[in-house]
Amino acid sequence: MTAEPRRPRNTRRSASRRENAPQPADPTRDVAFDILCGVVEHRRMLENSLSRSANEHEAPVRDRAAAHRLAAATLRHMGTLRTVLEPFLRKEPPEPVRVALMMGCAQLLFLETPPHAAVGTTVSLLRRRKLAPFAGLANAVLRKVADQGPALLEGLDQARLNVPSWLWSSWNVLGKGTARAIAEGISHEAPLDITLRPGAAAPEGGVLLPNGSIRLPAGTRVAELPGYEDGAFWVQDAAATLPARLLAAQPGERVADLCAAPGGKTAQLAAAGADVTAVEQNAARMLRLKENMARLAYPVHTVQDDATTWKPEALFDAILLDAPCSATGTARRHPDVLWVKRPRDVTALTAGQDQLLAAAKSMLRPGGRLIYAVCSLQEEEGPARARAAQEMGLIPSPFTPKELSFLPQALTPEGWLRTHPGMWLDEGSMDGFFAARFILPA
Ligand SMILES: C[S@@+](CC[C@H](N)C(=O)[O-])C[C@H]1O[C@@H](n2cnc3c(N)ncnc32)[C@H](O)[C@@H]1O
Repeated sequence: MTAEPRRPRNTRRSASRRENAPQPADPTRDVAFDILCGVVEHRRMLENSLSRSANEHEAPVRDRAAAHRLAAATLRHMGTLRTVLEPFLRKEPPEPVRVALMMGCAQLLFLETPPHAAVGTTVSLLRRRKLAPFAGLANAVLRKVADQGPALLEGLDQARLNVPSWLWSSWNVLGKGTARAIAEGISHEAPLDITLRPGAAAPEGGVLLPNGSIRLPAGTRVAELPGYEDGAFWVQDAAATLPARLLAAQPGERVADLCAAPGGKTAQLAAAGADVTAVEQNAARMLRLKENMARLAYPVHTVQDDATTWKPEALFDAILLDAPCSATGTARRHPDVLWVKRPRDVTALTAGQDQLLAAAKSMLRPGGRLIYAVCSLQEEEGPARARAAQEMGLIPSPFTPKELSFLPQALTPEGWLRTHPGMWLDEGSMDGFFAARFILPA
């Protein structure tokens, strides 16, 4: 019996059938992919593209949160992921393909996603996004990554790889070894810190920090905590509580909170019994501040206006100016900051900070006090602005060791506050803040 010759398989046709086959919906990875491409290709902050992408993919709330977590994990390890993938790529792939590979790789190496799921969903994602010609490459590369696993990370200086060079150099200006400590602090998902309303009880599982904040594990859903709806607390990183605390607002004092939304510091000032005016330019953010104050039942005056031009009817006893900045101090919550901001963005922001400082000075009564604060780690936005404030005629009023007895390492020789994510490493770190206090001469 002569064997029938085997019909050659039309491999090209079967591949194209596979490529055209409907791919399973996966809103989590679709949204994560979109927002990561926004960061990598267009330097767009995650939050700025999350809603649009989530609506496009009809992603339920749970998928939005999962997408944000996946994208954030990829960004937190981006330098490592690029380095790990390098030897497996003979040619530079288009950037969106690299993004999909990094997402897949992050799931394999850092998120404990089962290999078949990490590989399969990446291949499927590429097919859904008209990148099917790269599906084979993704399959091969990610399988190799899955096979070799954590061994691929051995010997890598991950801290250094995951921070752009310009930021690394600028953070070392804060002190020898500080850049490495900061990189360590931002390498994990941030816990959830809350500030309790005076007299309110801490939610179960919360840990009391030396500054009085309550710390809950990363991933805690704040709106589901008992007491949230009743205004028992508000969300605020431990470091973010310090500027308002150091203003030491007194009951009945007229205090302005300039650049106030979403209102964490406004709430602190109101809790101290001050007569607070919160000034915020952005309408959507002002709405959030008003909702927060309503939930907390703090009666504050709100002004939606540009603080550089707004004129109050009467001068203030004290002012908190939490100026818009590069926000590099918030990289553990917003790792996109690392890859979106550029040195020139920092330079551009300083002009606005000086305008706000001059405006704040004009709103202060003689003898009144001002705190200038930024959630930036950059010299230009912190110490350099404090020096600019002095040149404007504001008199420094240094913070004292007693005021910062619970965090002595944050007191600089000049009497400024400097926190960074390399502090409280064993407790889960903290955001980076700079603050300086001044008095307007009488
Ligand atoms: C760092 S955030 C403030 C955070 C806030 N202090 C808190 O603790 O919740 C800076 C805020 O300043 C606002 N902003 C920026 N420029 C402003 C201006 N010229 N006048 C008033 N608000 C401004 C931004 O919309 C943003 O909400």
